[in-house]
Amino acid sequence: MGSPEDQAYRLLKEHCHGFMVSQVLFSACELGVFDLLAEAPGPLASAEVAARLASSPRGTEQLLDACVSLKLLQVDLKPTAVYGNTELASTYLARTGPRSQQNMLLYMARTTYACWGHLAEAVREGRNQYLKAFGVPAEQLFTAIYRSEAEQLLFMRGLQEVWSVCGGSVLAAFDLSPFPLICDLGCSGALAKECVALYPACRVTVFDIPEVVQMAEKHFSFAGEERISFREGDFFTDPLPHADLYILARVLHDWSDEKCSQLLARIHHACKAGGGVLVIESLLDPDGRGPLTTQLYSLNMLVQTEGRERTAAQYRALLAPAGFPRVHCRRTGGTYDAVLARK
Ligand SMILES: C[S@@+](CC[C@H](N)C(=O)[O-])C[C@H]1O[C@@H](n2cnc3c(N)ncnc32)[C@H](O)[C@@H]1O
Repeated sequence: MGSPEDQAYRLLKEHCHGFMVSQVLFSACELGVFDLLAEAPGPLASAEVAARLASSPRGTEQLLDACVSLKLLQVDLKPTAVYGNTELASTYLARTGPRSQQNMLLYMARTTYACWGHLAEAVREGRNQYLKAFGVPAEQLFTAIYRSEAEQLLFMRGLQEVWSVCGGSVLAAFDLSPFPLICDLGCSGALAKECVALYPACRVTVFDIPEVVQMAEKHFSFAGEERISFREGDFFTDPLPHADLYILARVLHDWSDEKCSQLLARIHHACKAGGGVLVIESLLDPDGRGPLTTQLYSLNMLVQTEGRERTAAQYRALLAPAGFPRVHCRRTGGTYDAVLARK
């Protein structure tokens, strides 16, 4: 039986080691461990994994064993140790997994992690850390993320992957069938696909800056999706498409209250009578004391954007003055929640 001090010390160590756990996961993804094991005809010995990944036998064995303890891999010890993916890895970590999150993890490993290395400075200065992490001024929110075509594609794919897990629940949180014409603002099409699948009568216009729209049209398949169309533009300055419903998924959390108000006023101007806005975000508890995941996301907004995660009341305080007074919030029980506001 440990003393209360022992418990506190164990908790402290667990918190300290959090970044090591993330790095085991990120590195195994970067090296292609989960892809190799998914494509191999059976479990592999660590020497075989090392040979195929051109990595050191020593480092590979240590990484694989840590992955076993983290339940990312399973090991069969007899007659000699051979490793295979767990169900978690087959589903979420291998690139061929039905709900693969690999691009999101690689984006976090390369961009998010670099910014979090400067969290203390972000807290001190109250602004994102793109300048220190990537040499990009803090005001240019997406320049660091879109620093090369490969990184932009990684980010876009990573964002899309989340909707393969959470898209259904956020879009079903409210009945959206009264909104035949939907505009998804700031997005590259994944949520639109979920939307047309769920609401057979709706059409969706996907609106984003030109480089995102062009990349989406080049790399993502919309074959047979005649109800989805694309429009290029800057949602702060260009005319917005007319629609019955505007989806803002993980968009408001990027921006200051002032910019959110500007954007919502522009949406109100373009929105058809009786229309509305569906805000999809991870909601903080009313007192801001949780959930921890959302608090961490909010810090992530500090190191990466000019925004923050908000409570339902804070979204209401942005939506009502912009002309959307009837605000309803639904928690989905998952990572992302839904707020529907009617004009
Ligand atoms: C955090 S991402 C969210 C993407 C998507 N809605 C989702 O949840 O997966 C923010 C999106 O807003 C787009 N964006 C940023 N500034 C924009 C602007 N001024 N006009 C249009 N889109 C913009 C970005 O390119 C990006 O696709």
